[in-house]
Amino acid sequence: MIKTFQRQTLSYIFRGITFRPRPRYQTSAMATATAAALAVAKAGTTQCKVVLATTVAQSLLDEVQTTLKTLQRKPKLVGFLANEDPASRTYAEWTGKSCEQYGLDFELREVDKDELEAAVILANEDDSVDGGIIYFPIFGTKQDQYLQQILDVSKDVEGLSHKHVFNMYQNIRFLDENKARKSILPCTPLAVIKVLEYIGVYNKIIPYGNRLFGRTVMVVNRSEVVGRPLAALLANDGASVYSVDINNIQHFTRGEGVKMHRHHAVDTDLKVEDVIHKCDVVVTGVPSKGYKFPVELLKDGAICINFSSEENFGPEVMNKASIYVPAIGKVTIAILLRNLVRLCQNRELKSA
Ligand SMILES: NC(=O)C1=CN([C@@H]2O[C@H](COP(=O)(O)OP(=O)(O)OC[C@H]3O[C@@H](n4cnc5c(N)ncnc54)[C@H](O)[C@@H]3O)[C@@H](O)[C@H]2O)C=CC1
Ligand SMILES: Nc1nc(=O)c2c([nH]1)NC[C@@H]1CN(c3ccc(C(=O)N[C@@H](CCC(=O)O)C(=O)O)cc3)C=[N+]21
Repeated sequence: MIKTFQRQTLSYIFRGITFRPRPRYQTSAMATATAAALAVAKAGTTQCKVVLATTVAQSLLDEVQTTLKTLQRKPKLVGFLANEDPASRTYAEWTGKSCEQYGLDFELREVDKDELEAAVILANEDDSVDGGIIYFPIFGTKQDQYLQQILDVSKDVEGLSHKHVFNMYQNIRFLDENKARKSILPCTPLAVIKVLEYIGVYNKIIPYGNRLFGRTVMVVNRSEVVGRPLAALLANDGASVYSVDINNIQHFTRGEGVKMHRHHAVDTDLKVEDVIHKCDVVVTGVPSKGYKFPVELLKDGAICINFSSEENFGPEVMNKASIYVPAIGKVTIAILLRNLVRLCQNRELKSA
């Protein structure tokens, strides 16, 4: 049954899997934003420090290289591109470049939306594939959540399958009782955390697991893939988190004195202007060109991080912020590669 199915699907799944050149209209808004921020910093008219994703990514990529040397074979990642989203293509292109640079195999499989499920099943059964990533959105409906669960948990580099998501929300860090195989965390939320560690928002004096105790963070985005997991992870580490979406603000904490084992979230009637003065860090991920965060409300010396493909902070952010991180994509990709080698480690531990 499977064999017939494979023969039928193979022919139309594996067609021209090469990168198309990036259309002109996509020329990188974020690259322009970053260049502008760097120019302002260089002009010396601001005390704001601009931190670049490449700088943060470096130590993660070094770690990937070290782990790679201990693996039995070269890992292979497969990307499934079934949408017309320019940000997805950019992400796939950057992933391909990074894999090449660091000696990992990357194959982009471009398929139609209705072929995606079959393509993912094929990769699940293929021992030469170590990890997979499906670029979202596909249908932009609940069907996307279904597709997310098709990818085998042992190949899920983004940590979006139910077991990983469950462990993340429950604050469980390993897949097994022996605590040998690490659970996979979603790439962009973890990238934001690595940025926060790098710039010293995580307080190393405090024990691991509580290092954000005393910090207040605003996250403007509550999607299931980035904003909500990010708010939960930050609260699990002890922060007080205001999670903002188009409808309301939720407050994520581990209770007074971080006494609870994991976060809990409550709906509030608060508005951004009610809480922004308390926020040490503001993380934005609004996917629209027209949106700009109200910089004038920021606490003086706040830390501002943008993960959206759009520029959510105007250049005036440099007059208020102590640290500005205009984009984090490169860190996301470093985490993706780190997750891939983790999956390979987990596989080797399981078969040992
Ligand atoms: N740099 C990276 O590593 C990554 C970047 N992205 C980018 O992040 C952005 C968001 O992606 P997703 O979370 O997948 O999008 P999404 O469309 O699923 O979610 C957007 C979120 O923003 C909120 N939102 C929209 N307008 C708002 C407003 N005016 N005020 C407050 N909240 C508002 C929505 O309520 C929702 O929670 C996109 O630009 C995407 O390309 C996504 C994943 C990784
Ligand atoms: N399953 C899934 N996971 C994702 O994480 C996901 C997705 N689907 N669909 C699309 C969005 C978009 N996204 C980006 C990640 C990095 C860059 C990136 O590397 N940006 C460069 C800039 C690129 C440029 O200069 O244009 C940077 O931030 O430095 C861009 C976009 C991930 N997404």
